[in-house]
Amino acid sequence: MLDIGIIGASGYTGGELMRLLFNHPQARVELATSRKLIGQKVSATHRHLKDMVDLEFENPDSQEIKDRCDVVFVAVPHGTAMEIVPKLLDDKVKVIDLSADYRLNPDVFEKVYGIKHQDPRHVVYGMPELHPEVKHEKFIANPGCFPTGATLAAAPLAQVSMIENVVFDSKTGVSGAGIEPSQASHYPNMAENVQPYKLTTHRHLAEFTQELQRLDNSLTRISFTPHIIPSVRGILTTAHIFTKGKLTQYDVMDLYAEMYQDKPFVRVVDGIPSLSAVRGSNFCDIGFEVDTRNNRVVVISAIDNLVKGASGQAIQNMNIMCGLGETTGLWMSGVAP
Ligand SMILES: NC(=O)C1=CN([C@@H]2O[C@H](COP(=O)(O)OP(=O)(O)OC[C@H]3O[C@@H](n4cnc5c(N)ncnc54)[C@H](OP(=O)(O)O)[C@@H]3O)[C@@H](O)[C@H]2O)C=CC1
Ligand SMILES: CC(=O)N[C@@H](CCC(=O)OP(=O)(O)O)C(=O)O
Repeated sequence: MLDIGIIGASGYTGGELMRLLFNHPQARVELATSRKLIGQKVSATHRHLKDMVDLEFENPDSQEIKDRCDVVFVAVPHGTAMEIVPKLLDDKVKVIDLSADYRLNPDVFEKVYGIKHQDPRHVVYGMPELHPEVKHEKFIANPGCFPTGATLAAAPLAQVSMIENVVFDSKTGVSGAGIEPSQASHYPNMAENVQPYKLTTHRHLAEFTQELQRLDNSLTRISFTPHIIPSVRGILTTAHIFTKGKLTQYDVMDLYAEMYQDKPFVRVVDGIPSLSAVRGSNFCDIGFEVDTRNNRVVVISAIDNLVKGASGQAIQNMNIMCGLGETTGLWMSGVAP
């Protein structure tokens, strides 16, 4: 049985880690940290965990965390994980960081985030479908939520260098913004509305670019615009992929089926993916239609931002890093309808 520590357990991804780990047969949550809720019951904040997680929040020092845990998930805001992670790394403990701090080359990180990196190092990007080397690592950087759905949507066409230009248009649920309320999450602003934001400059563009250029280093035309929709969970991404030549529906199906044939959490679906079909699950559903007149493939991906976009993918990585079956504790459907 693996003893798990969660740093930042009072937040949304921390709560989701505990919900998912409750059903994991080979892991138990040993400690859940919070700075401001020390001594309070975890289930008073995460009410869905009542009678399932019998822990109180605590805030031990890093030596105690390492002594008590085999695996530590760091689920704190970007810019703060880099202060916590270096103190946790040693030969015994495996660390999975859910923040953006270690996903990019440190030089790129500093430019995109405008923060001086306190712990610059190269870390494997924890998207198991594209990075099988996760299995040899003791520390990995878990991907961002938008980059998960978007990268998986375009990877099969990038891998064969067929992309001339790709435009990602994503719709996200509000939980992507974390537990702290903001203008964007304020009910009158969010309900019955769609809020586009950071139209051309979202920080996740650097992550798609890094991952898609690993597959095709000539690909430079990558654009992204996110929108918040009045939904709690889920990201639906429409990728308009303009290709270098004509492709048929069969060509594209072959590429996607081949790339994802042994990837249990990517389902290539007939028709259009649905957020409801993945909500609560670790699946990324992908569907597409070829627009032959314009040499365009419209690819749709759907994920739950808190599961495949964060905590579920983090547990998938833990399973692989710890030599467990990749789907252990995660093999469950979405909650449709
Ligand atoms: N929400 C999402 O869909 C996704 C989030 N992520 C990333 O995962 C990380 C966690 O996200 P999420 O759970 O949504 O965030 P939340 O804001 O919901 O929770 C983060 C928690 O971290 C704790 N915290 C904040 N600052 C610090 C600090 N300086 N030191 C230690 N603990 C701190 C807070 O707990 P307390 O104040 O109680 O100590 C807070 O509850 C972020 O980096 C986020 O960008 C990644 C993919 C998807
Ligand atoms: C709705 C919303 O605000 N979403 C967040 C993305 C959340 C996320 O998961 O990104 P990181 O892990 O890189 O922080 C945003 O647009 O910044």
